[in-house]
Amino acid sequence: MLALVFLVALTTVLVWDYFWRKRRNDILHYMPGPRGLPLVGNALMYRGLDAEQIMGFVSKNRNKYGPLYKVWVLNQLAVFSTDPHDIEFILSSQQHITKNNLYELLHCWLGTGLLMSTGKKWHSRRKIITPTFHFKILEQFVEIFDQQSAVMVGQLQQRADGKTAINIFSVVCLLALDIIAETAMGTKIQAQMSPNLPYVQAVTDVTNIMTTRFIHAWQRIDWLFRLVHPGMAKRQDSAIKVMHDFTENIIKQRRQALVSAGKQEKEKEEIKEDDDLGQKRRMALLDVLLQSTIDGASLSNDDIREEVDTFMFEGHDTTTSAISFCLYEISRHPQVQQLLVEEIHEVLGVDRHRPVTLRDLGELKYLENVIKESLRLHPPVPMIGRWFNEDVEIRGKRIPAGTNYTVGIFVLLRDPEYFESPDEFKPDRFDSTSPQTHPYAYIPFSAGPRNCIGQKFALLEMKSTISKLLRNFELLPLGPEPRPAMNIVLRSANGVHLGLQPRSVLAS
Ligand code: HEM
Repeated sequence: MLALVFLVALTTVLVWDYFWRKRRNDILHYMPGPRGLPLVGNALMYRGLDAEQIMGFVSKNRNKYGPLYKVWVLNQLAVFSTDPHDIEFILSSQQHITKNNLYELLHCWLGTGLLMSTGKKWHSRRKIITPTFHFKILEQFVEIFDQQSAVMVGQLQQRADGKTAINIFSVVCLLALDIIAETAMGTKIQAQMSPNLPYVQAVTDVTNIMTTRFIHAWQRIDWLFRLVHPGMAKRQDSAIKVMHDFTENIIKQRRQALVSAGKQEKEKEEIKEDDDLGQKRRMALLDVLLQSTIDGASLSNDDIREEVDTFMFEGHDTTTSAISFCLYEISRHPQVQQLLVEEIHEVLGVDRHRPVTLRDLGELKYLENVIKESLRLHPPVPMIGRWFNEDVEIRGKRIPAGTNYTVGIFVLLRDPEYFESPDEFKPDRFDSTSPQTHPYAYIPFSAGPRNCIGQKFALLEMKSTISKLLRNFELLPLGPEPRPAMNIVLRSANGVHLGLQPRSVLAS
């Protein structure tokens, strides 16, 4: 009897599963992809895969199935694309702006801030936040990049002995946190000087926990994660509370200051002296949000908090990865380093203490090519995704509603069809005289209306910190080679190592 009940239940589930997938499978009959099993789809392919293997795995699939293929992971349908023509169609559209389930994990920290929101909310927030990155505001941030990079140089002096291998990733992470806290919230958190402060510790804790949950797909199911790892879940919740309380406090203080000053309009244009340190007072992202209104109503503290938290996350993890891998490439390519030093010498002169300006950074053209090439080989965001809630036709190919559309940025950036000798580090391919590739083949910052709003900010921050290090140190090829791993952003399983040696004369 029991066996019969089981058989009936199993048959019912199998029939339900068949019909649940049928429409989507019928529409995608033309698309290659691995053969799936009932119920689990292709989930077994992912068995035992760790973060280090993901990139190799998706590259292998691309070679086997081509630039557009489908995969079922349990009951979720994913279509992977690495064809820049198709990607252009999706990313340039105003319609396909809803993110897929890759991002859900971040919800408890970031809410529905700019990265995660969709529809009307995303449109209105994007409109408000865009002016934050006006060059007038970025110009003020350059000073912060320079000052915080000087702190990093000071911290590294004693380790710059020409023989110690330094894991530069963790050093850069604290620098990036200091920079984003000061630019986004207008607050110095002193991460580099005091890495054990509760807020700094909380950001590090949550980023690490999210990373673990990202790798072990089942941990992304919240109730299961809480059931199996109650200790980790508790640590995550309390760290998120520390961050939320911290951000909320700052929002309250700055709102209060604006109200009591009673001169919001004046504040918008004015950059006045700071009372305590005698430094210039700058507009932070937070100030723009405090002064913004949607349909006549100002944003609530909660609304603002999710945006500030989004910037704190997007603005530090990505740049940490980008700067670290770029420094690594420079340390392994002495000729590139030599050309960089010559350019820095020419643009900034030999006085390594002279602060840099926005205009200086604009003139570091070769450095820009080096950064672009490093972002190509080591894209901090290796994949992005969209959710299709209706059927979509991409250049004659129909993709059904209920699909997670995934853009394989990492694979695309090493596609030999668009980049000659794709695994080689060749900054000259970005020289203005070199032939250009398809514009949607090079998308480390994504593209279209939902591209990275912080792209200019990130490039300036990178130029500023990398040039600062090169003005002070020679980068040496010391330590183990990195083992790239996809952990929400691109990291390295064993850190990113290099050696430093004081640069006595900044000359060729
Ligand atoms: C090298 C560093 C960076 C890289 C490679 C990068 C890359 C990206 C990519 C690929 C996206 C698109 C994500 C998607 O479609 O799901 C994105 C979005 C975003 N980035 Fe960045 N990012 C970087 C730095 C920054 C910085 C410094 C900030 C803030 C200061 C920032 C803020 C954002 C925000 C808020 C979004 C969401 C934009 C929207 O959906 O409207 N990013 N970034």
